[in-house]
Amino acid sequence: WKDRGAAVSLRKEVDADGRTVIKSVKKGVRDFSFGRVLGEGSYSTVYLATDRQTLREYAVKVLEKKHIIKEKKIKYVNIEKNTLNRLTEHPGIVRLYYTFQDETSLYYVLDLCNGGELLGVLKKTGTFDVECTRFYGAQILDAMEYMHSRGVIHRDLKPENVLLDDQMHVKITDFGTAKLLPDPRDPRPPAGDIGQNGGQDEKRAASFVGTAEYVSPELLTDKSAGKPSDLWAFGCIIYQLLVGRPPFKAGTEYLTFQKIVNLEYEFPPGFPPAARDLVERCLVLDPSRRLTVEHIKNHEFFDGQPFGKELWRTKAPRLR
Ligand SMILES: NC(=O)c1nn(CC2CCNCC2)c2c1CCc1cnc(N=C3C=CCC=C3)nc1-2
Repeated sequence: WKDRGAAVSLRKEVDADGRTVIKSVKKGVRDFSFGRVLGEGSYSTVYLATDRQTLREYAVKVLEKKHIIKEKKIKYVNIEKNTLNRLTEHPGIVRLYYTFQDETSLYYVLDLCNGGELLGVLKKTGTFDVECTRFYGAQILDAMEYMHSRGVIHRDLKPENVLLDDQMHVKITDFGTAKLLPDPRDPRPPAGDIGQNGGQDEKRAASFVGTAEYVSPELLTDKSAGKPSDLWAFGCIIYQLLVGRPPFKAGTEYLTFQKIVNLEYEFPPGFPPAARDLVERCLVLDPSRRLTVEHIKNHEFFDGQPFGKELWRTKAPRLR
């Protein structure tokens, strides 16, 4: 597990001759003071942490080595690190600054998002109006376009994984279950690439399924996940921002899956027509007939909405 992006800190030490020397050493756990827990995964804990020298705050994700080995999660750890290494410069994606390790754990030093989860903000306001839905939908879409252009499929997009920074702008996180396609910029097959038979084993082996309410029908029926799977989740998120709950939700996971594969959902009265057309064209069972990112950017619902650099300079609309 090669550490990445060495960050060094300068440390004063006294050498054998009693002289004070300044040594540059790789940053480690002692360079941070750890604060509250921001979240816990099945094999990681994310802390608020402050760099003692610069006083900058970060989110530090800590993974316990023996637990990863016991749970046979090494492949997932490498997929997440390779994914974060590919997604280096987009304002809508949580950035990995550098990693380090000690004898017990691996550490990822990541952007801190003080605004918490988009889900938390939605719960406070109940629903978003069209202006807020358009702004947050555009930022999620812009970040997704960048991810897909780097051959990364998130596979678990949902309002809990859409975080907000100090400007209440989007930062997508949690790539622990992402799927890596060959990197368009570097055609060598990714580590753990699919087998010779076009990934048939990969399909059979793919035991991963995202969060029930947002999982795409193709992942449930033939275990295949591609870029359209993230667009299905996008359709669910747009619906949820305007309605206050996701389109497919039942008492058990199994009943939720049944609603998905049978496309069983409806729009409440008053749902905005342009948004309805957009959601209907994302929530299409056949992934090849679903809208693509390009189609959505040109959809009537996003008329007048800038994307790209201008989108990220725009002030977030007041949430009401
Ligand atoms: N899995 C992760 O990589 C991750 N998990 N969290 C916290 C989770 C809490 C549950 N929902 C998903 C996120 C983070 C990160 C990345 C890096 C990261 C950066 N900032 C925050 N900030 C938060 C602030 C308040 C509440 C939750 C998160 N959180 C994270």
